[in-house]
Order: sequence, then structure tokens, then C-alpha cells
Amino acid sequence: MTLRDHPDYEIEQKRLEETVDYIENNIGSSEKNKDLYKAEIKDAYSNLDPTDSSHSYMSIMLHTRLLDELERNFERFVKAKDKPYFARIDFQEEGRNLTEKFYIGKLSLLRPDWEVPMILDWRSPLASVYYDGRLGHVTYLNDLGEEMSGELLLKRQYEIENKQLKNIMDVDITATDTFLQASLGENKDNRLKDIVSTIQAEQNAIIRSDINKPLIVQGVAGSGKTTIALHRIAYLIYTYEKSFYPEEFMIIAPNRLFLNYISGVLPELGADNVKQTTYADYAFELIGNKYKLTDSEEKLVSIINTNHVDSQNSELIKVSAFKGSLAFKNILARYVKEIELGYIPEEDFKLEGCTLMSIKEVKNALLRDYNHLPLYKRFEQIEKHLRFRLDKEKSRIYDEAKLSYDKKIETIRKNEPDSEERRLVIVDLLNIRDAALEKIKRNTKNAVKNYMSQFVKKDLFHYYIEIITSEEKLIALSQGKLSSEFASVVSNYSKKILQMNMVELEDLAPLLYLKHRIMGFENSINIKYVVIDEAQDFSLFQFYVLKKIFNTDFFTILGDLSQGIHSYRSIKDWKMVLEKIFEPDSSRFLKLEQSYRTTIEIMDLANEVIKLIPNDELILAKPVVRHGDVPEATAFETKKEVIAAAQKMVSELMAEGYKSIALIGKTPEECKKIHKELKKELNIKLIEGKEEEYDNTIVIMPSYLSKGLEFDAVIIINIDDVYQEEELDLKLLYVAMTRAQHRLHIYFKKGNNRLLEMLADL
Ligand SMILES: Nc1ncnc2c1ncn2[C@@H]1O[C@H](COP(=O)(O)OP(=O)(O)OP(=O)(O)O)[C@@H](O)[C@H]1O
Repeated sequence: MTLRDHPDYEIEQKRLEETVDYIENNIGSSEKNKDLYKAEIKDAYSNLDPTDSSHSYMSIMLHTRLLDELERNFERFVKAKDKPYFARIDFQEEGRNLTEKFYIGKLSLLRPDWEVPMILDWRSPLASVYYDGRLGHVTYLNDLGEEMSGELLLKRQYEIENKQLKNIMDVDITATDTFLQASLGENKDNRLKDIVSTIQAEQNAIIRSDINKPLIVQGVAGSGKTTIALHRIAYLIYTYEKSFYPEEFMIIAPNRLFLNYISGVLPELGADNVKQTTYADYAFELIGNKYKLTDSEEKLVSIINTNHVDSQNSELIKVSAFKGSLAFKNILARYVKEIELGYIPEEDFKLEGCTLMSIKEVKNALLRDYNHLPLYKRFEQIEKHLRFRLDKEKSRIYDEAKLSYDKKIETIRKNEPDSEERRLVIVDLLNIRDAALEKIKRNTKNAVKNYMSQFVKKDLFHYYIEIITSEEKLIALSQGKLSSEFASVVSNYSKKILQMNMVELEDLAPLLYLKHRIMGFENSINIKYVVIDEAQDFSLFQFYVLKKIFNTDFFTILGDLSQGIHSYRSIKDWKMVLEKIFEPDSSRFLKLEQSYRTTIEIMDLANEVIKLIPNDELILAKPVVRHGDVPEATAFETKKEVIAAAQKMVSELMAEGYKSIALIGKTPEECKKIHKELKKELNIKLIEGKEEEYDNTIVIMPSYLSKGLEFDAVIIINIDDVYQEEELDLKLLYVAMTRAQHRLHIYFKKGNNRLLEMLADL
């Protein structure tokens, strides 16, 4: 059916025109009002009278506020005008004999003269039925969390471009989601997009999941984890507008390139000012930049490069796993206790022999009363107590001392006859008294400072170095759990890095922990909701420390164990996170098995790779019904031929109109080599991990850097280090294969390349 044949075409066309007109009129009047308010502000400034300025000040304040609001609305209108909505639902609430039409868009639009919104925000409670419900009886939770029900009588989707209605599609009970199909079939550039018009029911459940329960999502490659994470933030900001500011939300992503890749989505969803950062960047923000970070991928690369069987047991892996473990956290907790005990004073706080605060009282303040504070913040409390006691007692002590001298003088006066000798004795005594009183004054002045001088503060790294480079301390504080061989490996390994004023990623959790427990953070942390993407790469200690420093359970954690290429240093399953970090009973764990990114053919082949890993936790992705070209896997005799084939394929893919093409190698060295050859012929960018953005059509990168990204077409090149049938290599290959949206080609050099040969034979 063509657009014009749709029975409601006229009505829909009219409605669109009406909506666009309304928005444009609002934009027009906003512009006028903007000029008006600006003129008012200017006027008020010029009339600002230094003696009686209240009227002008009021006017400036009022018009500035109005101007801010206007500008916000203005931007909303401008954003909405080209495509004000994408869907409509006709809904009849139970018990009401009235069917209402709701047009759903990215932003809400209310008309004072209408009872229903002109546009309903996609995040509003009622809009949920559009995502969840098939036609017929539906339910949703209203603002108060009460279940509402009714009949969904129509579910209609629109394609609108530049204010023009291009298509109308009614979704019936059986129809597959043609809109979804169309959107997945598109070629994309190198930025992630919002999916408000095609969010699927299982994704909607995650986006709208209860804010109060920590949420962990295991989602297969391409299931929309990153996309959903961003939509969830937009949803929470809208729904809990009164409880949270957008800047209190934080999303933690794996690297800056990835942050750039996702950066467009939140503003597009009307959620600005959300903090978007990487774990390392945020950790350095909190602990300071005194030490530099080692290349966090270097370790992975060296594991990839070495013989895997040996490396599985290598010291490198064990040290990383140890530093990310809760066992290490426990060692540090004992270490902090030891540090705390070291501050118990050996003397009372006294003035003139009079105890103002006993050792016991100071100890109680230090270890008991202010235990909830970081150690150094407890010092501040102790100091306050000392000052208080001193202020309370200093006059008494002074007066008593003075009185005792005065009494002595008085006794001499009374008992000795007046003589030159008596006069000299009294003068002497008066001098002694004055000196003593002067001394008391001086001591009083310095008493707190002197007493506090025993609470010497040290640098964070001093503490960390003291423990991590001391074999003896590690063993002692592990309560016999660490062998001396392993403790020596950890300490020697750490010494080498720290001596260069460097730390590795695995050191950041312990450093954050120590800073949190000992010094506290300089500025109060105002993050209230945390979303972690690619969370399979996090260690338990990382989760633990984030939960502690943010002091919240408000977490959404998303990841895919099948892509856990950093599993040498990170979690092995989600159960551990649920059990050790959160309360399993009050947390939610959801799975996403449907994959939206890629075609059935590509996903089927990628699943063959993941099947080779003997791990029940790894779930096979189910692709949405979208067919495409069968992936090609071809072996060549020489490296030169592999590179030539890739170059030819890039040209073909470009000619076919693909907008983003990635060549994915196994190691950075391999990518460098291939790039050197190809850059003579192609405008191709080598991605090495430090980039913050790129805008090239063609890129080349090692597999581990491609994680999280996606491309229209992927060419996997393998000329050097072959992919072995081992967990890490299988995961690297899986990650690379699942980056492709439409086309996948695998070109490799013949010989000893069993895994890729197996794929070629399938
Ligand atoms: N409901 C949907 N409608 C349209 N597109 C979708 C939908 N869900 C996901 N997609 C698309 O699927 C692709 C994969 O999404 P995303 O990158 O968020 O998945 P992911 O689970 O984070 O993937 P990975 O773990 O492989 O990095 C994106 O292009 C996204 O736009």
C-alpha cells in the first residue's frame, strides 16, 4: 500500500501539518520573546542605580531566568520540528468509555488548549505500552507505580523526514517489525544512534527497570547494551527529574574513542550534562595525576603475543587477577587497620599536667566514634575535640596557677615582716609567676598544634608502595593465604612499575580504596547513578570500590562474558558480582539474547566460534530475522595476496555505498604492517588506542580495540599470529566478527591457521 492509499492518510497529513505549524509558531514567538527579554535585561543594566538598584536587579534576574527557560524550550522545538513524532497509539483506559490518540515523540509537547499532550514523551509511563504491548489488553505502571490497564486499539508508526510524511505503518498482531528491519538494514557512519522508535520489549524492560535495584545485564554482542544504557539514563533523568540532576549520572565506558562513538546519543535524547568518562580517567581525577598509567592494553597484547598455554599460568595474569580480587581488598583493609592503630597516641592531651583528653578518649574518637569517616578526616574531628576541651579548661588552669602564686606571695606578705629582703623575695616570686603564666599562655596557644603534630599525614602513594612492594607485609596481612613466592612476584612486579612513577590499570582500584579509607576525597562526590558499559572487563575490586566511593546501590551494569577478552584481570561470571558486591535478593539480573546488529549469516558463523569455548555461561546470540550476504572466509598463499585482496574488497565495498569499513587484525603490530602497505593506496586510518575520535570511512585496528564499535563492513585480516583454539583468541575473533552490520570477509594466510580454515570450510 502506498502512503496515499492509507485510509487515514488525510487525517495524518493534517495532524502532521498542524503539529509542525504549532511548533514553528512557538519557535517564532520564542524568538520574539528572546529579543524582548534581552532588551529588558540590557535596559535594566543601563538603569542600574548603585544606591537603589533593587528594581533593576529584580528585572535582570527575572528576565535572565525567563531567557534561560525560553532557550531551553527553543532548542526543544527546533529539535522536534523536522520529525515531531514517530508513532501513535490509540488507547482506551479501563473504565473509561473514551479512546484517546497519543502521538509519541522524543520530547513532550503540551498545548494549553488540549486535554491530551500534543506529543507524548517516549519516556512517559503510558508510552511504555507502545514498546511492550501488542494490540489488545495492556498494562503499564503510572507515575505512582500503580498498575493501569486498558485496550491498545492501534499501534502506528510513521516515517517522517524534514516535516514530510513518508510512510505510515500499522502494526497488527502478527506483523514483524518492518520499521526495525528498515532501521537495521541502513548503512551507518561511525556514531551510535538512538533507537527510540524501535526499542524492543525486552530492551524496554531494562530501560524502565526499577531505579532502586542494582541491575546487571548480560547481553550478547549487538543486543543493544550500549544503546539501552544511554536510553536508560535518558529515561531516569526524565522520570526522576525532581530527585536527580543530569550531572549526577555517570556512564563509564572502556575508552575515549568509544566515548566519542556514543557521544551523540544522550544529547539527541534530550539528556545533556551527563558525565561520560572512562574508569581510568575518573580514577585519576580522584587520586591525582602524580603517577602515569602504563598502556593498559600492553599486558593484553603481550598475552596475545606469547604462547597462550604458558601465559595462562604466567605471573602476569596471576598478579593482575590478585590486584583485582576481594582478597587483595581484604589485605588492604587489614593494612588500613594497622595504619589506624599506628596513630593511637602514647600520651594524654594535657595542659599544665591537667588531662584534657585521655589516650582512651582520643583512641575512641579515632577508632570508634568517627569510624565512618576516612582516617584523616577523623583527625580533624579529634582536633575539634581538643580545641573544645582546651577552650573550656584553659581559663580555669590559668586562674588556678595564678591563684597558687598569689597565695604564696600573700603568705609571705602576711608572715614576714616588711623588709628589703621580703620585698626582693616577693619581686622574685612575681617575676616567676608572670613567667609561668606567660608559659601557660604560650602552651595553651600551641597545645593543640603540638598534640596534633603526632598525627603525621603521608602521601597516598607512600602507603601503596609500602604494602604492594613489601613481600613480608603482603604475607603477614594475607593471614597466611599468600605464599612467599607469590608475594615476592607481586612485590617485584609492582616495584618495577612504580619505580618509573607509573601505575597500571589494576592499581587504580586499590589506590582508590586507600584514598577513600585514609584521606577521603577533596571534593564531595556528587554522582548518584552509575552506568557501566563493557562491564565484563571489570574486576570485583573495581565494582567494590566504585560502590563504596559513590556510596550507592544505584548501578546499571552491562556486559557480555563472551567478549571478556580481559578475563585474566576481570570477572568470570555475573554471579560473583551479584553475590559479593550487591545483595542478590534485591538486585535484578536480566539477559538479552537477541542480537540486532548483524545478519543471520554473520551471527551464525560467529556463534560457531563461541561454541568452541567450553563454558556454559556463554550464551549464543540469536540474530533478528535479517538476511545478508554469506560471510566470506578465504585463504591465500602469501601475505601480499591477503593484503591485495583486502584492498580490492575495500574498493568494492565503497563502490557499493558502505559508509564505514573496518579492517580488523589480531595484534597492533600486524595492523601497523598492513596499514603501511595499504595507506599508499587507500585513505585508511590506523587506530592504536590513544585516539579520541576519527572521521574516516576506512579504519584498521586490532580486535581488542574494536570492542563496542560497529561498522557496515568488516574485513578480518590475519597474516602473522594465527588465532588459536583458545579462549582468548576465540573471544578476540568473536569480537571482530560481531562488529559487522552487513558484510564480513575473512582473509588469512594459509598454513597452520586451523581455526580460520575451519570457518572457511563451513
Ligand atoms: N531496538 C533496536 N532498534 C534498532 N536498532 C537496534 C535496536 N537494538 C539495537 N540496535 C542496533 O544494534 C546495534 C548494536 O547495538 P549496541 O552497540 O548498543 O549493542 P551492544 O550490545 O552494546 O553490542 P556489543 O556488545 O557487541 O558492543 C546498534 O547499531 C544499534 O543501533
